[in-house]
Amino acid sequence: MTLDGDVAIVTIDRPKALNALSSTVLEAIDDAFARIADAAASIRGVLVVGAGGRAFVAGADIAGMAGATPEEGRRSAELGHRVAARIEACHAPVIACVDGFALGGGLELALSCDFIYATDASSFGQPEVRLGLIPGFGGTVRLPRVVGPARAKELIYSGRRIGIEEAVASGLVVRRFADRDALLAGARETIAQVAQNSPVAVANAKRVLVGAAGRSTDEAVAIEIGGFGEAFGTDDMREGVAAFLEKRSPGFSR
Ligand SMILES: CCCCCCCCCCCCC/C=C/C(=O)SCCNC(=O)CCNC(=O)[C@H](O)C(C)(C)COP(=O)(O)OP(=O)(O)OC[C@H]1O[C@@H](n2cnc3c(N)ncnc32)[C@H](O)[C@@H]1OP(=O)(O)O
Repeated sequence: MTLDGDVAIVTIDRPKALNALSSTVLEAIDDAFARIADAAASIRGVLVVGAGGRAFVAGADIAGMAGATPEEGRRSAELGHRVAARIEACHAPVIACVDGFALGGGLELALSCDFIYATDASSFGQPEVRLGLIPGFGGTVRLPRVVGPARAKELIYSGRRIGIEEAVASGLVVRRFADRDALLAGARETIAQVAQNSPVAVANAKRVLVGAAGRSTDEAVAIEIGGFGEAFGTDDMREGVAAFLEKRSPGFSR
């Protein structure tokens, strides 16, 4: 994890295995986000990227699964879910910057981020069924929320890979870019826009959006009402309203 101003960059750096997620890699991602939480006041956004230029993450570590017992499989999935929960609990927006393969646990890692930006060279899939597995890092939970239950079922049952055109059309990818440099510049531009807003309000909005995901309408509405009420108790809300009425730029908390 490196810091570039108020942007944290988490790089999955195991290019010889197309950044496959071993338990060690997952624990390192968890540690990176724990450090980001400790430095929350100085970080306005997080980019998650894959090293090597061919893959974001090509999945969980298949070599590491050979001979694993059901209990070991359950434990590795639990580890994957702990990492996803840590990412969703991050105070700042987390952008999955995909350049290349995002498959299996790699797509699930991207789905635990707030949204996905990707290059034209990227491809996405949940090919677990080709290994006799199923998604185990949240794919059956988060993919339907993004692309809809029917398309999620088709992708998970077929295990097929989709390219950038279909990924954008399905809503899986929010913005596409010609290459990695444009992708990272675009992601930084988004974080710069976020950084102009109240950090308290952005964190509040993320907490409400994540907390309401998958809930019934009544439960989700109650979570939103709670978050909206909390906003009225913040200095940033008082500053934001005052700045508008005084026709000046707000000076939000850091
Ligand atoms: C009990 C212990 C578990 C340990 C893991 C813990 C973490 C788990 C968290 C919970 C997650 C559970 C749910 C998720 C499950 C999965 O993700 S299953 C895996 C899904 N992914 C795939 O099936 C993709 C596999 N890869 C490929 O199909 C191809 O590599 C490719 C992406 C299409 C690229 O093909 P090609 O360009 O021909 O390159 P290759 O030669 O195949 O690959 C280059 C080298 O990278 C290695 N590699 C690629 N993917 C993985 C992988 N997922 N795991 C391990 N290694 C991988 C590949 O073997 C090559 O290595 P070398 O042969 O040494 O060069």
